[in-house]
Amino acid sequence: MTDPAPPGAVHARDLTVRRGPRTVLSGLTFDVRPGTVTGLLGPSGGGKSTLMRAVVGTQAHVTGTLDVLGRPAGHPDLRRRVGYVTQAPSVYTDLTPRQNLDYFAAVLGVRRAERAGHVGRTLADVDLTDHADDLARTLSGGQLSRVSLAVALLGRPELLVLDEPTVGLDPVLRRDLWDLFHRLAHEHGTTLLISSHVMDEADRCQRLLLLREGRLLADDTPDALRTRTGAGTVEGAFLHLVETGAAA
Ligand SMILES: Nc1ncnc2c1ncn2[C@@H]1O[C@H](COP(=O)(O)OP(=O)(O)OP(=O)(O)O)[C@@H](O)[C@H]1O
Repeated sequence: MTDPAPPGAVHARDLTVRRGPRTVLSGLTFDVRPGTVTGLLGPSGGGKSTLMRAVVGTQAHVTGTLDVLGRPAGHPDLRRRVGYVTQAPSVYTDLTPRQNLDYFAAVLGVRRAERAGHVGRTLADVDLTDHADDLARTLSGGQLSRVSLAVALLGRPELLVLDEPTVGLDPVLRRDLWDLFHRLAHEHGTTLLISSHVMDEADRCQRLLLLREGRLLADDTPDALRTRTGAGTVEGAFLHLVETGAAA
């Protein structure tokens, strides 16, 4: 007997979010497959951060269905299973990256004997070994955001939600981070939902959710999007979909 298909890592049906008098997400229906790298793309203000907050359970006024790893978004059981990195780095700037990670590893219950090794490997994953013992307040913006990412990686979350993780990074670091994201998906089965307003990052994703003005324009692979619209690039496909007013 074959096992039933695993539930979507994220399962949204008619997901709507109102903020004040405005509807900022309108009836979104999509699934994010487990163990994949899904890009959430679209112009600034389109609702990417709002959707990510809904997925991690910190957004108010969410209606419709939103299940995460088989539980309603925000369920207490998900606290350790979902990692979330916001655009604003959330680290203690009067500690070093190593001290930050050691502290958060202790909070997560990593045993003292294993902590130093686990912290060292996580710092290496985000390419911060050389700055591990510098005070965080002396780090660049890109370095600080990688400390935040490392904190989220510590607990080996099954779903990692990353809000614009590559903003402000040079091309080499951007490439290295995307390599890390794919390693997490392939080697650990981690599901990654990554937002970006940079369309040229689309090809690094296995699947794309294109969001504009709170509506889902497309839910497809980069190749399928280009083929479907006859565009040479995902940016071209996006513009085509905007112009034709196509619904996902
Ligand atoms: N507190 C709020 N009250 C009402 N509307 C809000 C509030 N915060 C944000 N919005 C609106 O919700 C919409 C979606 O915002 P959101 O931050 O999710 O977009 P985004 O795609 O993540 O943009 P960016 O890439 O600039 O972060 C925007 O039009 C914004 O003006």
